[in-house]
Amino acid sequence: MPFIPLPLVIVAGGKSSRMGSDKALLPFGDFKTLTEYQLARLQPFFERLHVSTKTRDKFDFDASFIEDNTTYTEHSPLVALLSILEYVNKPVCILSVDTPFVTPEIFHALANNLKETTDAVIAVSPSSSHPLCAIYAPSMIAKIKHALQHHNHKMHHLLEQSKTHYVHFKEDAPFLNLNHPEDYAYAKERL
Ligand SMILES: Nc1nc2c(ncn2[C@@H]2O[C@H](COP(=O)(O)OP(=O)(O)OP(=O)(O)O)[C@@H](O)[C@H]2O)c(=O)[nH]1
Repeated sequence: MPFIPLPLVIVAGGKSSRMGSDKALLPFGDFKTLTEYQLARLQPFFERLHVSTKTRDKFDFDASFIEDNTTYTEHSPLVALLSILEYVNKPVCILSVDTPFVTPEIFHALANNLKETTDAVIAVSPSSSHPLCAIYAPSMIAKIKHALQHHNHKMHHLLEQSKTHYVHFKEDAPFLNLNHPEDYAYAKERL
């Protein structure tokens, strides 16, 4: 199994409006929460793990939490990304909490495509791109601030305007994203 010499941040501060209850806190596998499941399975493969959230209060376990910059009150992965990059200030792996089948090998392939001049390395599978299965460099900070100041929360728009490298994977299955209750039920069966 590969070791990726970068930090990984599990992004877990969303509204979960489609799921109807906070995805980050759903039980998964042998774990009380999906967040703890992700931390436990991925911890051996990265330099350091963190959890990105609006506030740490919702979690009743210890971890390294990166709270969102309070200048921006809206729910948006861009707010999470800005707060993360300001905190770690080095290239960082990013994974949405609701993708329990993304493997360390996927991040290893992303890391192999990270160059000094790259702003972002993004995973792409046959059906879509995955901006929250990615590596971002601190060079994105100014671009994200500019986008937020203009109330533009579209990650795809930001990536088009950056030095983005896309890494193509053959299958969609590892990127399954738990947005709705039926996705959660399916993921528990697949586990
Ligand atoms: N820290 C942080 N994470 C966020 C924020 N908004 C979304 N996320 C995370 O970003 C990832 C993708 O979010 P979405 O699936 O688009 O949104 P969601 O809020 O989780 O779900 P919906 O409300 O159903 O769209 C999830 O892992 C969320 O936890 C935010 O403002 N702060």
